[in-house]
Amino acid sequence: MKNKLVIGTRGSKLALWQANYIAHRLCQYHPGLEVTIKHIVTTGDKILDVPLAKIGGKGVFTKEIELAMLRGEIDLAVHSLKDMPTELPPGLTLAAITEREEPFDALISPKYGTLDKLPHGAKVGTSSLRRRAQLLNCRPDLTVCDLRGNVDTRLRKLETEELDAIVLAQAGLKRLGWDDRITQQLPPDICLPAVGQGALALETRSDDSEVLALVAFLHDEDTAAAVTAERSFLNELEGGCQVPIGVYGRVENGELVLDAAILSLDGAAALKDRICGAPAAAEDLGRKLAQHMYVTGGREILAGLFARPSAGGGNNR
Ligand SMILES: NCc1[nH]cc(CCC(=O)O)c1CC(=O)O
Repeated sequence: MKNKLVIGTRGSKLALWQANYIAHRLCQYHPGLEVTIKHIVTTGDKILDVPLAKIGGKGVFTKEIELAMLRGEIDLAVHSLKDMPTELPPGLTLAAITEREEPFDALISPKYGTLDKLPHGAKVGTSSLRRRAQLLNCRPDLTVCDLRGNVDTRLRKLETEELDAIVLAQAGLKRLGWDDRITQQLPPDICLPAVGQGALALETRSDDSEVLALVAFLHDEDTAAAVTAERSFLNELEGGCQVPIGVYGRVENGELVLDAAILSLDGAAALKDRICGAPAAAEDLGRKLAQHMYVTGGREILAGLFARPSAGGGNNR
């Protein structure tokens, strides 16, 4: 069995927290295992002033890490699952999906607190098309402003760019110790999360049976079933990257429940639906819900999005 393992990660504070967390869990579980962490700069880290939708979509936060793994420079990659494309490069596999942290988004508005208390036309920062559309769906009067950068940068911009509120994932805020800043958790009936939000994905070479065995204890079945359904849903709708889609799966009393929303960019059109079934059928359930929503109005909403490619300017998640 291996006694040394190299984890590759982006260098952002959140990515490092996540890699260190996994390193810590591994060392605790396998005494004697030596884990080192290697920082890798990704395209998404290099290009900070361009909206993600314009960099060219898939895998901007994962590609360089995956190449390092295929070259054998690292053994394991720790990613936020929501930043991973739904299809992996040949030769790589998801070795484990960790138990999900809070999957929802949070509003931070020191001045007003909650979404319904924001004044007419208030400025809310987010670069995610999904968050933008859902915010506008319940508050069409809001002014949604672009907000990129890592979690700390976005918190700073709340003040420096005189925003009335920003929206971030609860999971990231919690990991970095900023959850005391949250003034409202956005419930799923207001804002469905991104595919995989809150879960960590451990990626390795498909043929590396040693690493697969070492990380197996970190795998969480219920989270895996939930995110498998979510990823299958997104994948069926064309692996859609720059689309305002929210989706939330969870296992409740042994049953998988999957909620999804497809929205127009301005949030005026919002199609919501739900499917339930056996966790073992996760992939099938995601695909079925996507197919059903496609023929019950989703097709028209998606056609509207692709007809206006320049209307975007954010990332999907
Ligand atoms: N897109 C960046 C990103 N990737 C993962 C998280 C949060 C942590 C998670 O979802 O696990 C964030 C920050 C955010 O969206 O607020």
